[in-house]
Amino acid sequence: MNPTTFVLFGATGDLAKRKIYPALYHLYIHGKLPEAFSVIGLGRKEMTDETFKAHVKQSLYDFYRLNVKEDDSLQSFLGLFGFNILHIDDTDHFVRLKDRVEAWEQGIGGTSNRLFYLSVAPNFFGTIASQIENSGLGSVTGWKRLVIEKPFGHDVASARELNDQLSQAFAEEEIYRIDHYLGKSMVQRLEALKQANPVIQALWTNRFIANVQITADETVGVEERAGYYDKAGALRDMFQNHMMQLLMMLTIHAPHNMASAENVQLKKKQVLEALDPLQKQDVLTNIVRGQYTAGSIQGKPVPAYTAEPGISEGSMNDTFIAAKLHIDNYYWRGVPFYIRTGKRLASKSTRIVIEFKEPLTTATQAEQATVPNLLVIEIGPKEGITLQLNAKDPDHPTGFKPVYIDMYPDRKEAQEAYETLIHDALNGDSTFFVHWDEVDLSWQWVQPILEAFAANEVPLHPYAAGSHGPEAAHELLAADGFHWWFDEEDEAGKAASEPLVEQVTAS
Ligand SMILES: NC(=O)C1=CN([C@@H]2O[C@H](COP(=O)(O)OP(=O)(O)OC[C@H]3O[C@@H](n4cnc5c(N)ncnc54)[C@H](OP(=O)(O)O)[C@@H]3O)[C@@H](O)[C@H]2O)C=CC1
Ligand SMILES: O=C1O[C@H](COP(=O)(O)O)[C@@H](O)[C@H](O)[C@H]1O
Repeated sequence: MNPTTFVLFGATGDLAKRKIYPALYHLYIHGKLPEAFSVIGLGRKEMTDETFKAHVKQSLYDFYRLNVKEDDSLQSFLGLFGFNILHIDDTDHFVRLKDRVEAWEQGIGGTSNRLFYLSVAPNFFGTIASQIENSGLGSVTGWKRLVIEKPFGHDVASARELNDQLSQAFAEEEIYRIDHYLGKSMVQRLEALKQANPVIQALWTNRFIANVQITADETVGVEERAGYYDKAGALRDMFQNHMMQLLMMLTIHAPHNMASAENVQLKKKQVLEALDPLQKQDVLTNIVRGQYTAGSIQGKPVPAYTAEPGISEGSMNDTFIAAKLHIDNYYWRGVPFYIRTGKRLASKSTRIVIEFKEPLTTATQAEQATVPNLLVIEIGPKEGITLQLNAKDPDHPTGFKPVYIDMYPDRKEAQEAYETLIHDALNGDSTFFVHWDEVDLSWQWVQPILEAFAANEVPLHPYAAGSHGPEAAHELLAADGFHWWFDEEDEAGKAASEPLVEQVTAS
């Protein structure tokens, strides 16, 4: 990789210390950063290069997922870092920044790429992009790239406005929009799961699939982000981005050449274009919004959302959303997709469950007690893929019992998404970044829900913290003759079953 300067706006902030420095450190000690590499951190706080290095070092001790090695590599890693004070509105600060970047580039022969990482509030994106352009920072001898964090707008109009601002300084192929769910390894393996297994590939259609459930349940509440979350809610915070991305990654029928970012992004866009648009009246029947009341999480009492510090009095914000969607294309027509995400739920679990159609008649089923075949893809916090099948029960000659093929029986902790995504951005691989078309189309789909929520046309269902969410979310599936498959049920089923099939361990 050619020499590269990593210009980090928001270097004194939360995301930088929790995710970006640990990820850079991981890449460094694994030899995955360019040989000539420097990080210039930016913020308003009065920091020197030395205090900044100490800040970075502390963040590694606090947040790196593995042990920090106390050796020369740590010192040489910290040697990559420098700090400039920068106020986003101050043009002189950008000129000073440019001088510093150029001085470093001169020292290594004059050529360098520049990666601008905006770890700041999105309302600064437009100003930063034009300051980069006007100061000449954007004139590079190598490539320039812009990495930005979510949220990308708060509705269709604001997202478009933001994109117009960025487009004045950066071309679409230079913009890397992070959705950290795309950096999760199980999400990245979804396509391989289909392509490497003709059995699964063949079943991946409405002929065999009864319904699909995509879940991102969390046990945490709003934590220290009340100001942001009380305006965003689950719909903007998780649904419009992470959940829609999971839906796309699951349902694309991508060409064999996964290496092409353009192909993947095109297929994802086609999924969004095929989504049945929501009419205003559909919001009431297809969308459930909820808000947690007081309850307990892992035995500890927790307050109601409205009693959390920083939440506005009588807030009607959604901390839970469940939705039913349909993709109107050849493969998925008629298959309901149920999506749910929320805070303060019974367990932390991001998973996809594909429920296959029942082959037997209802009478035979009742008599023989089969369960539906399920493909369960656990994305986090632990990773796994399990296929639930029916086997003849030797103890009950007329009956069946569920058995499981477990592809990742060791249930490893998921890898850190930021390590993968920062590495990809440095390498110019945008496969697992979000194209503008996806942002625009997903906001378009969500817009009627935003409007219905704002006008309070949809009930706000309470649910107790620590529960499985509001009753209405269960009714959403019950109306179609289904129910949510939660983690505990699978576990209970597994405990009761004996392994029938040899376990397959994938690396
Ligand atoms: N934290 C998280 O877990 C996640 C964050 N994000 C996104 O990442 C971005 C950053 O979030 P986070 O780190 O939590 O935010 P913080 O509030 O912790 O940090 C904001 C950063 O912006 C800098 N800043 C604020 N105002 C100015 C200004 N006028 N001029 C220059 N710098 C300024 C601050 O520096 P200083 O105070 O020194 O001025 C600070 O470094 C946001 O877009 C957020 O939505 C996305 C996913 C998760
Ligand atoms: O982007 C966000 O994601 C986290 C959940 O991420 P996960 O990797 O732990 O599943 C969520 O808590 C946060 O509110 C949201 O902004």
